[in-house]
Amino acid sequence: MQLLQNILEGVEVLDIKGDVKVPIDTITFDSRQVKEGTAFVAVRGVQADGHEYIPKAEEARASAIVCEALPDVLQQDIAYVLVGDSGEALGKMASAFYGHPSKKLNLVGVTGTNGKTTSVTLLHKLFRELGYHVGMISTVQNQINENVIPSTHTTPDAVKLNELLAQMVKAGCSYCFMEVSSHAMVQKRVAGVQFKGGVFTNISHDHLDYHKTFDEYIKAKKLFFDGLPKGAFALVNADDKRGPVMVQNTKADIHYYALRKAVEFKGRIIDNTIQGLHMEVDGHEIWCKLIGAFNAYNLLGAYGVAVLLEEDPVETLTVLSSLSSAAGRFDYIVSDSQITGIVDYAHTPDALENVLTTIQQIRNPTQKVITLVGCGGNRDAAKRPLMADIACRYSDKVILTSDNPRFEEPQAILEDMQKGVKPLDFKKTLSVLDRKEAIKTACMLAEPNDIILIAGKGHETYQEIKGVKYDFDDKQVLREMFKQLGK
Ligand SMILES: CC(=O)N[C@H]1[C@@H](OP(=O)(O)OP(=O)(O)OC[C@H]2O[C@@H](n3ccc(=O)[nH]c3=O)[C@H](O)[C@@H]2O)O[C@H](CO)[C@@H](O)[C@@H]1O[C@H](C)C(=O)N[C@@H](C)C(=O)N[C@H](CCC(=O)O)C(=O)O
Ligand SMILES: Nc1ncnc2c1ncn2[C@@H]1O[C@H](COP(=O)(O)OP(=O)(O)OP(=O)(O)O)[C@@H](O)[C@H]1O
Ligand SMILES: N[C@H](CCC[C@H](N)C(=O)O)C(=O)O
Ligand SMILES: [Mg+2]
Repeated sequence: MQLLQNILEGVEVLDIKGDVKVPIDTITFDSRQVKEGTAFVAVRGVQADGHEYIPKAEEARASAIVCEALPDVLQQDIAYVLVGDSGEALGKMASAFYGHPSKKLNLVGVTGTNGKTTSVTLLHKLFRELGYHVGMISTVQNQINENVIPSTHTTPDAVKLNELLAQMVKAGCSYCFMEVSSHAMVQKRVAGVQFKGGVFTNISHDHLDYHKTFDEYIKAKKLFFDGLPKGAFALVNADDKRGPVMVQNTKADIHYYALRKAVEFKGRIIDNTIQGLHMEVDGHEIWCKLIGAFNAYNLLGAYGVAVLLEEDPVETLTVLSSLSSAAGRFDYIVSDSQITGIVDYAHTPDALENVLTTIQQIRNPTQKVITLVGCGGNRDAAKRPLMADIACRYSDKVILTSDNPRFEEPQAILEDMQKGVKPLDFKKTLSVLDRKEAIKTACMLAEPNDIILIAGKGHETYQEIKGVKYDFDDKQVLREMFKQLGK
């Protein structure tokens, strides 16, 4: 329980009507969660405007209402707080309500189109091995040490986020590694959160359904670095051409990592095989279990973070060399007839190209590559033809299928993908709408020693169709099919 005036600390308040000393026991941005003692923050969203739900919050006897426009008629026993930006206010209020947990942790945020989950997972495992209590916030799952808390978003909303951070503080964590998505930046989910450091992995085509243009998408990611405080670190992939832009207005200390440039944290790939990566990092040779050049970046970024957090470089590299990747990231099984089935979360053109070029590098010339890929519904449609084209460019056979159609027609998504297939590639491309059937087809087409890539859903254990999440696990289905077909 807190007084309204205490949780408004740091919020730019334009006007207050009512009692600022009213006790508050919950904060929410959803009118359906309001009861007496709740502060309801009206946020303008994509589908709806929270301000339209103020009457509902009043009916449910909210104790305070925070908004960007006051209602015409005010209720006597409710405190109304007028602010310029409700999203920003929500973040700051949530931080104050939970006792500013981010200030009690060394919190490092990772942003970029690809590699966030892999990076925070590596960092979580690394700092656990180094003997610390550690939290993690990621697309796959949130964690407090080994305790798993299911995740619904890459970056949770401000209330959930601060609640999680407070639980980490309570559990004695001294570090937390979290993903910061571009949606989170635009929606101010991390407003009021204090970071010790930030990492930029890379930026490429994604989420243009939401951000509309690539420039806006870049700006959303850059906002994270603009907000880092003095004394924090910003660790940037210098091989990505947008790296310098990200940090041009940051107050944080800038550091770079790269495989292709001579910078502070410098790595080089010596060998890249199905057994893992052989690399040189800052003059030390290491063998890592992770596969693919893109993972050399993730490893190097994690190494840079640890060194910036004053860990011993050699000890850090020793632990990193023993770590495996996050679930559903280049996750593979080998069947009885030596068919390699790889499940990977590549759901952007860049990620798909990276995974497929890695497969090209590590396969032997007799192995055929069969790629199965779909694209999500109600998400960036411009990715669809590009991903189909990339699949064709690097594979001997391509099966186009469904991902999470959400509220779109699966057939229409498939047709968008088919538009990217060049006439010369028609004969190597099949379309099988049902994902399970598609996986079965891939297994039927595979001969001993071939490689099957199942892209797009990685760790996901469901398929989302018209608002319902049906059980579906690529790796499990693949295993089942190998068995059923005697492969
Ligand atoms: C597009 C998007 O990001 N939407 C997020 C957003 O919802 P919204 O803007 O659509 O909200 P809305 O439905 O318009 O409602 C506006 C406001 O009215 C309120 N409301 C609404 C109805 C009602 O009866 N009463 C009420 O008070 C809502 O609580 C909300 O505050 O704010 C919600 C609360 O924080 C999020 O749950 C929701 O995530 C949706 C489910 C989602 O799918 N988001 C994805 C795209 C996402 O965030 N992805 C990123 C990156 C993924 C990655 O690449 O890794 C992520 O961080 O997960
Ligand atoms: N550093 C990287 N550069 C490019 N591609 C990568 C990188 N790391 C991973 N990938 C590819 O991108 C996919 C997603 O990786 P990961 O889950 O780590 O990224 P993410 O940024 O967390 O994605 P999301 O935004 O969906 O949460 C992987 O399955 C792999 O195909
Ligand atoms: N977390 C990301 C990736 C989704 C991956 C893919 N399986 C899809 O459903 O589009 C998003 O919400 O855009
Ligand atoms: Mg992620």
